[in-house]
Amino acid sequence: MRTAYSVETVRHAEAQLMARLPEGALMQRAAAGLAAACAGLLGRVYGARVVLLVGSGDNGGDALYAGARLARRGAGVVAVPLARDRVHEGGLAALLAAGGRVADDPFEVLASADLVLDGITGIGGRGGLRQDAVPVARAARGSDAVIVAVDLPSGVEADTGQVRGEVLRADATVTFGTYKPGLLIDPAKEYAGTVRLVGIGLEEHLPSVPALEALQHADVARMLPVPAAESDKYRRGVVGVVAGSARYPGAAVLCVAGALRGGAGAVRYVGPAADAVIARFPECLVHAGPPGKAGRVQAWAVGPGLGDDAGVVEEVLASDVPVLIDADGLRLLDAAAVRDRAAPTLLTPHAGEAAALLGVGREEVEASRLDSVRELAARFGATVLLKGSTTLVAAPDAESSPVRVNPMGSSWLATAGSGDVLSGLAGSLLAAGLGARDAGSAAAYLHGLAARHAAAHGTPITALEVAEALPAAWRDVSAA
Ligand SMILES: NC(=O)C1=CN([C@@H]2O[C@H](COP(=O)(O)OP(=O)(O)OC[C@H]3O[C@@H](n4cnc5c(N)ncnc54)[C@H](O)[C@@H]3O)[C@@H](O)[C@H]2O)[C@@H](O)CC1
Ligand SMILES: Nc1ncnc2c1ncn2[C@@H]1O[C@H](COP(=O)(O)OP(=O)(O)O)[C@@H](O)[C@H]1O
Ligand SMILES: [K+]
Repeated sequence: MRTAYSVETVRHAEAQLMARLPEGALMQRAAAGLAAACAGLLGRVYGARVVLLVGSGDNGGDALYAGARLARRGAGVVAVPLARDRVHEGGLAALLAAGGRVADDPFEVLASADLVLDGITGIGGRGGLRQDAVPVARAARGSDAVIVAVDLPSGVEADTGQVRGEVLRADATVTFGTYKPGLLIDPAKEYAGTVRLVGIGLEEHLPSVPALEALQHADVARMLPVPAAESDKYRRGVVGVVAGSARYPGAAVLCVAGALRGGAGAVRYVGPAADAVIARFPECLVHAGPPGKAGRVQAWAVGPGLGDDAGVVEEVLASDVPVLIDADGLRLLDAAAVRDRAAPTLLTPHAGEAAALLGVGREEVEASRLDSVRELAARFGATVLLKGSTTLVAAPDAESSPVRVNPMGSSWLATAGSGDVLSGLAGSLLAAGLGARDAGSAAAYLHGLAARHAAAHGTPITALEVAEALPAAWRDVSAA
């Protein structure tokens, strides 16, 4: 599990750690890790041309001390202080003592740099880059240099992943002590490049519940259901799929395709697209009547391609088993019925659907994914999986359940019907006994990994191919 902590928590942990260390020791640890990472990127340090963009805080201090280390190894290091009267003094003295210098003309040195260290702002930055930093940042980006962000790309919001103005896009980010949410969530994540975490001893001072967590193979492997020796299809769980309509029969087929690969012992399809489902998947049980008459299930997935049948959504919500609501189901649901449920509910909106549920514009959700998913989970008293370039899963008990961010995506997933596969898959995991947060985040992970398999040759993929690649994803994860 990778974890991210808020700025407030990081500062608190830093204060505790600093109280036990000699003055400046923490910054030296950060600078040492940063210099080592830069050396790795440069290959050959001796003779390399390194430019430091130095803001007025400790982020600039890190850059200066790292620059001093590179200068001692023979790099030509030049500092560009953004506010001449407010530069980390110790850092500047160290750089000058190591043979570095301050630039006369920032644009001239940037034009021929091999590597630029962005130490303009870290966790102390607010809003996008200030106007005076913008021309220098643009010149850096316009050069051929590798850009390495110190702790965070300057200009992003560390706690939320929002971008409120100009940001200096990095090729790599070296972050200290812990990931920050902004390094894992779009749009900020897009500016970070490859992220490397450098330990500075902060770990033991961080609380057990982070702000954000990202699953890895082994975490997902622990969640995946494996049938016991005496298991049967009912004990493994039956998932009911309520999807598709005369107009959208394909959504039913895709949702069932995901559900069949999600670990439930049986998939029961309920709705008007039974013929299309059976033609493709003879192993699926089908029922044309209402969900309540379809037979027992351990979880429902309702909504993809449903059209306007609000009655079935109401009926499923009235059941006492876990329910996943997607697509049309999100439009048709009664919010009070969701809030009143005793069994878990998992909502899986994309940004447009989330915006409609919140009564805001789609852009607002895309710009502030973390706040949006938290707000939805709180409002509906449900677990919410917000889909898109960064998929987030938030549970209603925010204090004890950090938001999960899915690290395993592929932009090839932006193809019609792939969301239907995801909801079937997550519904199947719910039926197999996973909690809503685990079912949603494990499903997003497998779905993203399956998409990477399907798109391995760099070609466009279809939603059905994503479903067909789920066993390969499951295998990868289980092998971990
Ligand atoms: N506190 C610690 O113990 C450690 C801190 N470290 C470094 O210190 C950083 C935090 O340092 P600070 O708290 O001094 O804050 P920063 O250096 O991140 O930024 C604050 C400074 O940037 C200016 N600023 C704010 N918003 C700006 C904007 N939009 N455009 C341009 N300038 C802006 C402010 O006037 C302020 O002087 C971390 O990100 C990390 O790099 C590391 O050395 C590890 C140890
Ligand atoms: N740019 C992107 N990068 C990664 N994944 C994406 C991107 N855009 C969409 N996705 C994923 O693709 C799926 C699309 O689902 P959805 O929007 O419901 O489409 P549909 O309704 O056509 O099935 C979701 O799993 C979503 O997270
Ligand atoms: K920075």
